[in-house]
Amino acid sequence: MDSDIKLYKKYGKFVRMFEGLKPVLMVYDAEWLKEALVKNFSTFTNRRLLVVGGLIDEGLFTIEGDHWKHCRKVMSSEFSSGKIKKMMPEIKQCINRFISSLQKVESQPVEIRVKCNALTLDLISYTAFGLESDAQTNEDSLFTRNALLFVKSAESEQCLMEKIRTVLALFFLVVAPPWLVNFIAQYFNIGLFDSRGMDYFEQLSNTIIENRENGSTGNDFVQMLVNHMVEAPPGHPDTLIDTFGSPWTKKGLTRREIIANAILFLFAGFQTTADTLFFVFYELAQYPHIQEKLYGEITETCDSNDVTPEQVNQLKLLDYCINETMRLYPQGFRFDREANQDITIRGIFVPKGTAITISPWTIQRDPEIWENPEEFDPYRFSPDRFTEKHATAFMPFGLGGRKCIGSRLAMIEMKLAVILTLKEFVIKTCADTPRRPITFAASPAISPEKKIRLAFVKR
Ligand code: HEM
Repeated sequence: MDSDIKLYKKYGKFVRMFEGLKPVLMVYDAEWLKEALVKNFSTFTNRRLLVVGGLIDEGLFTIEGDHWKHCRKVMSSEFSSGKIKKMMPEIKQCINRFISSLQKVESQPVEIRVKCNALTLDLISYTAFGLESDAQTNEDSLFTRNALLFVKSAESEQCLMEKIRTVLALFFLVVAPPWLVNFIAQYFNIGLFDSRGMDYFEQLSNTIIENRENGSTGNDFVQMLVNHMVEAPPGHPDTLIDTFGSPWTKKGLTRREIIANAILFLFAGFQTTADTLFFVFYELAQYPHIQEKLYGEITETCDSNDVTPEQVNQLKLLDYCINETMRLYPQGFRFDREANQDITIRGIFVPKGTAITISPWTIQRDPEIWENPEEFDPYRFSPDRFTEKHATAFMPFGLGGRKCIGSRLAMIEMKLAVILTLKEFVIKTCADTPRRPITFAASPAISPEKKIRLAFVKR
């Protein structure tokens, strides 16, 4: 993250480089990025090839072109506000379990990242798989163990063999042509994730789909995708192109695609939401006057515990606090696109095959755009201060047609979690809570170097 800032300071807004054989253009100019990724979306539809390994490679994050367009269209309808509203009772149940678990350790130092992890696992288990999990009551449950195995491997806490595989995967990703990367990854079963975690979730999804085919129903994403399930023509792979290279017409998603995306939702929605939420709690503990203002807004608008979506939408300061947290700690701190043809944008030539790398971490802390960028100042999002320039440079969920499909779900989950928690507790720092600015561990996620403990004191 800091290396991105250093590059920007040293070379300016456009930095050309090679990563192995791959030409890369690092762009720190938000206006340029908007023109490229939003206006010229058809040139920048795909991400740079990513070999995650296993079925998850067939999920929305990795697939390309028309195949991606088709799947995104089918899935987008399932992430609408209306559909998410229907999940609110289950979401509240998970958050109530979170509150109960905090009540048990009331006023004592709590390692808040661990609690938020358990909460979002519970949430994903309900919203994606329709399963009542024991993630918050049993840190050693099968679901939790496999989910942690799965995401921790991406955070590099792996066994030696897996570390070697990861290094190999990264090496091939950087130096080899795409067809070779795919071949090697499949042949040697190389991936960035622990395959045991992946296998567990593949089996779990399969069982859930079978149950749903046999008549049980649920109010979760697997069910919604099962409602769109189609058969692939026999012998044909699960893309829009058949084995002879001709397109076949399909309306929905195949079983493999449903499973790949259910697993992807777990990976894409778990740590991102948990870590944003824990940083919200951390910042509110550091700024008690903002926390009290927010508490005032919440009690004025939401008088009972049965908070409605309409009430949530009225909470402006809550919106500002979450946005400000995502500005400072964007969980997608780097993302990319690949140009599928030569293009010139605002005088910058981008040859076909170039990977455009974007660093929200740097752009959202750029002092040319944000006043006192390191400060937690939620009011910078109020309409009198938040201008077009800021809107263009604020990209915590990405940019253009390929931005995060789960942003609405994540926002409602985080908002409800903050509302229900603040109604119950005052969040305080403890003697050993690291002060701002936090230092981060060398990791592909935004992981604080030191454990962050906070105290939740009953109101
Ligand atoms: C605070 C929480 C979250 C953050 C900060 C976040 C951030 C992001 C970012 C930065 C991207 C890349 C966007 C781009 O390339 O322009 C992304 C993509 C994606 N996210 Fe999220 N995300 C969050 C929660 C979720 C949740 C809850 C889900 C699903 C349940 C989800 C599913 C996805 C998927 C499937 C993609 C790939 C979309 C595509 O390629 O069409 N995310 N997310």
